[in-house]
Amino acid sequence: MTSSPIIQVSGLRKVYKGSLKPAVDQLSFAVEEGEIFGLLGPNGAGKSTTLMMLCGLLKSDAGSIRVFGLDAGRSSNEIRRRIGVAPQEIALFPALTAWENLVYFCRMYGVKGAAIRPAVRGLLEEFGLLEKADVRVLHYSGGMKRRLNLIAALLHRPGLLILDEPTSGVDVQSRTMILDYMRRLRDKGVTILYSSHLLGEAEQICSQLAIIDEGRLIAGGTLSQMLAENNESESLEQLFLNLTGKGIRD
Ligand SMILES: Nc1ncnc2c1ncn2[C@@H]1O[C@H](COP(=O)(O)OP(=O)(O)OP(=O)(O)O)[C@@H](O)[C@H]1O
Repeated sequence: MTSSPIIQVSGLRKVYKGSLKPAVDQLSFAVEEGEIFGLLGPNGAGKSTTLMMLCGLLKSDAGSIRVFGLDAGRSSNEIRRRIGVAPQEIALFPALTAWENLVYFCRMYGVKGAAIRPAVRGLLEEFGLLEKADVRVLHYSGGMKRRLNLIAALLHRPGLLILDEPTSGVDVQSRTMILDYMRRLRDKGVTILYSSHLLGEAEQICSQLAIIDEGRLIAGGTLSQMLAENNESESLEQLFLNLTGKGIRD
């Protein structure tokens, strides 16, 4: 017997108020347990809109989303408790220290009492930020903020992580640390859905990929499946350009 996917998206559609064109349209894909699934697409393709609907932060206009087998429309609170979300825009309080930020996120995610200190301390240590725990986030570098943004999503040890461009704007050292951590989580059975512009990175860590453009799925599967279906392409970057074109996007 095969297990059902952790995320099942079917016929998803979203049109923003005042917009004539859907941001997401007829989008369907499934994410299996324990895999790193990469959602790729050019600027404005609909990646963040899709991830926000999955997290219950945005309502869809049509289609269905099931997460852990639960309907995202009806069980959004329960789903939110069981997932960790690191948004594209850094979601931290700049005037608070890293420690204070993480205590806040612990409470938000239901980590309470004596469990707070080891959760915060352990993750700060793993991400090389323990010595800077009492520094206000406004003094953090881009890479440090990105790592802290990710820690905030991990405090309650979620079984599913949704990461919107988790390595955006960081140096090679922070990127390597974040990607290694993602691999280690995957090896422990955590499922990760992530979006990125960095095709080389996605190629390295994802077992499944979906390329979307103008809100629609234009290719999906493993990299070798997608390359086999598009025999003019020899790499993910070539395939991506062949499918999405070379025109500049807004
Ligand atoms: N709040 C909003 N109101 C109106 N239109 C929006 C809003 N947010 C996004 N859009 C539009 O919806 C489309 C999809 O945007 P979205 O941010 O989901 O794309 P993306 O793939 O995440 O892009 P990027 O890679 O640049 O982050 C774009 O045309 C964008 O301009």
